[in-house]
Amino acid sequence: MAMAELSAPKTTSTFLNSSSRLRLSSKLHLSNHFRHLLLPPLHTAPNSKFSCSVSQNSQAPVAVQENGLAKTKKECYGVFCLTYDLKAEEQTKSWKKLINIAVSGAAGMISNHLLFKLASGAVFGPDQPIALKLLGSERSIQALEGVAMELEDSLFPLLREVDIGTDPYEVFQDVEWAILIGAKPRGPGMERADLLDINGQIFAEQGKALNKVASPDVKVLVVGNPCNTNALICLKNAPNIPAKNFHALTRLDENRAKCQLALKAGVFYDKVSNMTIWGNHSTTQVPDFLNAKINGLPVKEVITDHKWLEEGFTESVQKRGGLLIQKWGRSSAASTAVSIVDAIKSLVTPTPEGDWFSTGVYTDGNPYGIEEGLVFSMPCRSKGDGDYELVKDVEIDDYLRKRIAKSEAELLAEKRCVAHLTGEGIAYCDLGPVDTMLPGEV
Ligand SMILES: NC(=O)C1=CN([C@@H]2O[C@H](COP(=O)(O)OP(=O)(O)OC[C@H]3O[C@@H](n4cnc5c(N)ncnc54)[C@H](OP(=O)(O)O)[C@@H]3O)[C@@H](O)[C@H]2O)C=CC1
Ligand SMILES: O=C([O-])CC(=O)C(=O)O
Repeated sequence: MAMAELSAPKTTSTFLNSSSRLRLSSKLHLSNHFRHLLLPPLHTAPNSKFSCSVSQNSQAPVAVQENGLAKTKKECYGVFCLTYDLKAEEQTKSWKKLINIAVSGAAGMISNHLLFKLASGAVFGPDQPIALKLLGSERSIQALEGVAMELEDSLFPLLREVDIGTDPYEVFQDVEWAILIGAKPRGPGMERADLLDINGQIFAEQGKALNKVASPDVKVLVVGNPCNTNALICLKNAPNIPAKNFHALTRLDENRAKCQLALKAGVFYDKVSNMTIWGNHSTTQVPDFLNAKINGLPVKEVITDHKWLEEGFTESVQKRGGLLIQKWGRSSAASTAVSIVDAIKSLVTPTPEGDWFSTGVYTDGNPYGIEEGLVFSMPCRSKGDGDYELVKDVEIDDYLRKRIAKSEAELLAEKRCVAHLTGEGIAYCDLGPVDTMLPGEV
């Protein structure tokens, strides 16, 4: 991990409130609700007051000089007093090109864990500088400034820019990754169909914005629930972006399943591999113990209590989120952030030989007979280039087939319910009383 020792220039400014510490970006269209933090360079020019040490193959962007001194802004404070020339940085050969990452719901609980992992280099690596583009709302704009201040105070060498804003058409400009977390939680007495509609509108708008302003190869990870159908809405509203680039987060379910199997088998959880979550991130999800392995052996050979696998294990994974809410009084945030890290790392690092990971992906062309046009969790592998391939030869027995069909039926019902948001006609909501729930709703 790159380390930095920062000695911030003294400021004569008396404006020490949070707004004065936020710098406006000159390269972006500005609005009252779009603010830009430009973080200090990793190495600075000899005359600057910063001294940093970073990984060997990293080279610093060039601090803008004026009369041999690093240029400062009168109204700035602390580390934000230095200006540097991003164009010069782009020309630097040995420094990886900055990547732009958007996070929505950035003032929420999951983000509060995630952003600091992203900024630390734990996700994209210790030689990958990043810019964070944080999307909030009128509700959260103050809180978002607080988040940005904490990011400043963390002195992450790899974190080069922080933008905050409320307009997805501004915040998503040129982003290469979009992690969509912000969504309305289901309140008491609220129908699931209402939730699908309210959140669906958020994801329809964000899909349109990504389509218009994001990098054409942006990778999108939808976390906000109901995440599979929200991801479907998002991709249907972004026809210029390959549908394959959209994911719904089911990695938390995979991690939960691995943990339960490890506990039962009395092994450490790194011994569990090939764990597929099939279907919806809901209580119909199917944690696949048929194809999972412990120490390279089929789970059913290691855990001979097959009744537990079919009932206890399956239900414990499906309802883990609910149990956690009972204990914690709020839904999983830290472990969700960790699972987002895992999900992204699985796309940017090669999958270990013989293994796979689970992610909710668009079903077109799948070999398992799952209805096309859904976002469905399936086993995938990656070469580490941000893309993935489905694993195509996973065995499905009658037990799995029946349960997978139930999750598929649920997703089809959700899809009918949001047809008005996917451009597929008039919505028809037939989510019945046995309609399944988010993991956290049980
Ligand atoms: N897929 C998965 O595995 C998991 C998914 N989740 C889901 O992630 C989402 C975020 O969880 P978490 O960070 O804990 O939630 P928080 O309540 O802490 O934050 C959610 C954010 O959503 C935004 N939001 C958007 N629209 C609304 C609205 N209409 N009303 C209220 N808030 C809104 C708010 O930000 P702002 O005001 O800035 O828009 C808020 O900060 C939830 O949908 C949750 O169900 C949670 C755990 C696991
Ligand atoms: O239901 C929720 O909001 C939380 C959730 O998705 C989970 O814990 O898996």
